[in-house]
Amino acid sequence: MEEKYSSLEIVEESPNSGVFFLILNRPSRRNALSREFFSEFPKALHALDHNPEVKVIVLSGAGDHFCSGIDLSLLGSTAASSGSSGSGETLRREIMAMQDAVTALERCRKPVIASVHGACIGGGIDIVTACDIRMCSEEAFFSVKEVDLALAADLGTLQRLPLIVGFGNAMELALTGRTFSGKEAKELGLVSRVFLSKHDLHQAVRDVAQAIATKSPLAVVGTKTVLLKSRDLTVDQGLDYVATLNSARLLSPDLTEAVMAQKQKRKPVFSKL
Ligand SMILES: CC/C=C\C=C\CC(=O)SCCNC(=O)CCNC(=O)[C@H](O)C(C)(C)COP(=O)(O)OP(=O)(O)OC[C@H]1O[C@@H](n2cnc3c(N)ncnc32)[C@H](O)[C@@H]1OP(=O)(O)O
Repeated sequence: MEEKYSSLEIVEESPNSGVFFLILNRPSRRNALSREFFSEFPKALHALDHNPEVKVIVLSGAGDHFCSGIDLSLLGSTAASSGSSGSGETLRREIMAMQDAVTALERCRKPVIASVHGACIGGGIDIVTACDIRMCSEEAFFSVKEVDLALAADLGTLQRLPLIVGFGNAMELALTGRTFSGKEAKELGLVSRVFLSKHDLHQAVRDVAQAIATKSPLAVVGTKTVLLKSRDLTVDQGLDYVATLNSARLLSPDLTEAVMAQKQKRKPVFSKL
């Protein structure tokens, strides 16, 4: 993990834990998403995905907030520069590259847990809805803010949020842009757990990440892949996909190791990816 990023930081939780923090690291701008972010984020996720030491990724924000959305100066300059081309083609390409940066979260085979405190606004919601698990503190607040900037959210929120909170809730949140609390995010199902304090959140996220890191990496990666694939397929197609995947993976030594460890009442030792 040698590469240095200007908008991000990567920190290993503790040596050999398998848990790595990917931190949005621009606290002076409340972790607003800069041009650098959109090129660095997919590279960082690719590097984490391909590092066999990494089992689980925790995505968090430095400072008092998770993410204040797109950098408003980037939004201004993107609109101004692409307006001159006339066809909208340049802007379309830029939007698609930004979408790709967010979708890199799903493309990464390792699970990503979003740990949200403070603000999670606009582009922040695009990001968390592409994560695999979301948790927050009670003081966290969320807004699908794009409508207030005269925009339809275009980096994934309108596609993924309805699958998480239901169509009607997503429609209401996106059309009003209203701010909702960490507690409401839990009631809506946007986050699976909410904690009294940022400290409790961080402890719980660590515990969950460490629990996942003890499992067979092959099984964890397989589970994420199958769930995401199946989300976009019929049940029949999803069953077909998992049958094909497992017919190769059941041959892995991890299965024998898991069964032996259960019998011998010891912790299993799984192979790295
Ligand atoms: C092609 C389109 C693709 C994607 C589009 C995405 C759309 C969106 O993301 S919409 C959402 C846009 N974001 C916002 O509207 C949020 C704006 N920020 C805030 O509401 C607040 O800053 C806050 C996040 C609630 C935090 O409040 P607070 O802790 O009181 O900090 P501030 O004093 O407000 O901010 C400190 C400093 O940061 C600058 N800043 C904050 N957010 C952004 C941002 N999104 N972009 C650029 N800069 C931001 C703020 O201006 C302050 O700067 P100073 O120079 O210190 O004054």
